[in-house]
Amino acid sequence: MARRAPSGRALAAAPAPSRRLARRVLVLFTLSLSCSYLCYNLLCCCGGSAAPRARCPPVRAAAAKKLLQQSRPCGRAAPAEPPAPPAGSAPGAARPGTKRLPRAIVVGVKKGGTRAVLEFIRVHPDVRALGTEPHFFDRNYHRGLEWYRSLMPRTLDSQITVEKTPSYFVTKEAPRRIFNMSRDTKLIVVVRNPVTRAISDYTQTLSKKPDIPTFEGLTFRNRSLGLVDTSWNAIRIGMYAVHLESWLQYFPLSQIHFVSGEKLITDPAGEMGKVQDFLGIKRVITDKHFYFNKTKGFPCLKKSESSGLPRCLGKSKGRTHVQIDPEVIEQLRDFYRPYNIKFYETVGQDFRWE
Ligand SMILES: Nc1ncnc2c1ncn2[C@@H]1O[C@H](COP(=O)(O)OS(=O)(=O)O)[C@@H](OP(=O)(O)O)[C@H]1O
Repeated sequence: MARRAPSGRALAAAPAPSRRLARRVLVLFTLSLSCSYLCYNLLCCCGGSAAPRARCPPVRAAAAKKLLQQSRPCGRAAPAEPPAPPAGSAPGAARPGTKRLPRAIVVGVKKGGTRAVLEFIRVHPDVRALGTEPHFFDRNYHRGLEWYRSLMPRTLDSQITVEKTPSYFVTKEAPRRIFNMSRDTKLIVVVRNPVTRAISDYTQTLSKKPDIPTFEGLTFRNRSLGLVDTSWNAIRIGMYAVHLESWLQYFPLSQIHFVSGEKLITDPAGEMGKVQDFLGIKRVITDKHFYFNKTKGFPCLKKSESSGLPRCLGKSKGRTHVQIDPEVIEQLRDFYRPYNIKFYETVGQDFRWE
């Protein structure tokens, strides 16, 4: 008797062998379709969905090899965080480690040499650093700790997460907020002669806004009286002793490490040795990691963390400063002297800025 298909149509009363043959043909057809689709995806580097995509531009052999190594779909930007698992991670685990809140933060100071410290310390295998400045404890606090944690690189149990945001040092609420996250957070402050720092800061602003008043014009409330405008950020940031007071209300001095911005340039390995001691990690970063780049005029890394290639910091680090009247510089030295002395006394270190 003829069976009824769910649709209600009567199945043809075909003999059993021809039904089997029809099924085989159907299976073979489906298989060949799948194979063709697979081959198409392999041959065109634009993998992914079956939706039509733009064809890849022709690439030369070397470039093609690199593309294959990266195995990244064409036309897409590189992911912000390289997905390659670090050595020693479980095979097949695409993203090993856990996103953790930082155990150490480079909290300042702006134009002190904070980028250099971050780029140098992240070469250490026990350190993983967030490359961008999250500004969590000043501008983004309302986003919450989970947001902050989500920005962090993944770390293994043995690794320390580090971030840097130089504006924290002069943010009134930052010490309390960091303390509330973890009272054990290690703090790193890169300090530099406040007069040079102010000029560096001004040079940076001028590069973005060429129409701002002169350095002299912004520095003084009354130049002939030598009245310095402490409300101008470029001046205020360099009053280190004042800002440090806020941090010492929450953290003992032993939990704050001060890097000399000057020595960081003349002896990067020496300064980084002290940073590694402070973080409680082996002194892995040594003289061997640096070379002096004559064109840049600064020490550079022989092998960067990201590419393993020699790397100097970018153009915004090590700019030629604007020329400032020597008399103004002298007035500023006088202005900062008492703050500097207080700062040396508090931290127990003479930075020799006079
Ligand atoms: N190795 C190396 N290469 C280049 N630059 C170096 C280096 N070490 C320290 N510096 C000094 O770092 C100064 C910039 O400081 P920051 O990185 O803290 O600046 S920022 O606040 O993040 O904008 C920058 O200041 P300027 O020279 O005024 O541009 C440098 O003097």
